[in-house]
Amino acid sequence: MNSYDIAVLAGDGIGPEVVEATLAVLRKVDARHSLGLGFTELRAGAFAYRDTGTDLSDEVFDRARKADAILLGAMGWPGIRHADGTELAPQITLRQRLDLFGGVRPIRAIPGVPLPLVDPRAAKIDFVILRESTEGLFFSKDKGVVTRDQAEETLRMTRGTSLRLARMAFDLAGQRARRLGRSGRVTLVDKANVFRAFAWLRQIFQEVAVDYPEVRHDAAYVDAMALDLIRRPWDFDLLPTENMFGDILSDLAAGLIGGMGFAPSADLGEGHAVFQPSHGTAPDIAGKGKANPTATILSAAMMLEWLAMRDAGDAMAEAAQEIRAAVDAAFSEGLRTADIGGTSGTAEATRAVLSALR
Ligand SMILES: NC(=O)C1=CN([C@@H]2O[C@H](COP(=O)(O)OP(=O)(O)OC[C@H]3O[C@@H](n4cnc5c(N)ncnc54)[C@H](O)[C@@H]3O)[C@@H](O)[C@H]2O)C=CC1
Ligand SMILES: CC(C)CC(=O)C(=O)O
Ligand SMILES: [Mg+2]
Repeated sequence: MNSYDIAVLAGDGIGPEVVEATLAVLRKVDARHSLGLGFTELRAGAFAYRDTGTDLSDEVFDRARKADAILLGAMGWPGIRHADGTELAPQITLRQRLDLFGGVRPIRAIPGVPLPLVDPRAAKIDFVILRESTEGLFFSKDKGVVTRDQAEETLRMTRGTSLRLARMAFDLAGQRARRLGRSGRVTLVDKANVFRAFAWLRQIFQEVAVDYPEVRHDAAYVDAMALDLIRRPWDFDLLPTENMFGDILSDLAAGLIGGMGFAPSADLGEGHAVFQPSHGTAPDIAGKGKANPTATILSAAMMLEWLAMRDAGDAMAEAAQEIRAAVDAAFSEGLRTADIGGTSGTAEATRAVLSALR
């Protein structure tokens, strides 16, 4: 009998391609460790909207909400838009309705993957962007006021969510410090030189920092951070930030480790969680069998780790670690996907990870 109910929303474009690859990896570790994973595939996304008139039906939302975890591919399609010009984005609806405030986006250089920075310290890149994922400027989604002469959107932060974000940042930094055997550091990324909201957010982080004397704490302006993430990304550890800043910086950061195909993510709330790559539906390569499934496979490893923490499950934690080790081994042993100049497509990359699962 399956004891873990995983809702699978493959979505649009390369979403179903990278999800298929990831399910093969999950099935293999499940068979080995008897994890009891059961998968229910649900339809949502831009093409669901085109065909049915809704991108995330109530039925699909309710089913996904009841699952232990949600594995998502990617959603959206530039040619399918609302009348106001914006795109369908049911993943944002999921984050907001399930209160998934903590967007954990790890950026780690995988051994063997060629990196764009020539400095040898780039091989040590290992930091986490913690993107607040329900508020900030994205609070304004579908609420902006646009007239012929003026357009206005609103950035909103609440004390409750900001406190939860700060605590998550310090907790994650503490966990990473213990795992990596070094001291933890939280650097809030903001724009507190200009906006009162960010100056207020700095105060909230200061308040929370008092409870974590073992974690170093500082703050940086987002524009300077964009520069420093190129100049010295190996210096950073845990970077909590506002929703829109996190969205932008996480793509920049993915570029440091080989591209979007290497950047996993987890959107965490209290009791619910969505695991998905940081990338989109990649219309330029969709349907060509070229998508790199690594980001989704690593997101699935995050899912197992989250379930392991929730239920103190050793086998689940071991399986997560095995998936990460298999990805590292596959690239160390020569796997080169098309996005890093190689010839391996999705199927070959999946085979390489499956055969490296030891
Ligand atoms: N979480 C989600 O579901 C997201 C959805 N989107 C949606 O996706 C669509 C395309 O957006 P873009 O701005 O083009 O961003 P994108 O992330 O889909 O693609 C950006 C670039 O990265 C490449 N890329 C992305 N994933 C890759 C992978 N796994 N393997 C190899 N190369 C990969 C693409 O080929 C493209 O060159 C839009 O409709 C957008 O709204 C965009 C970002 C996130
Ligand atoms: C629809 C977008 C906000 C999705 C995205 O860019 C992301 O999740 O990073
Ligand atoms: Mg994004």
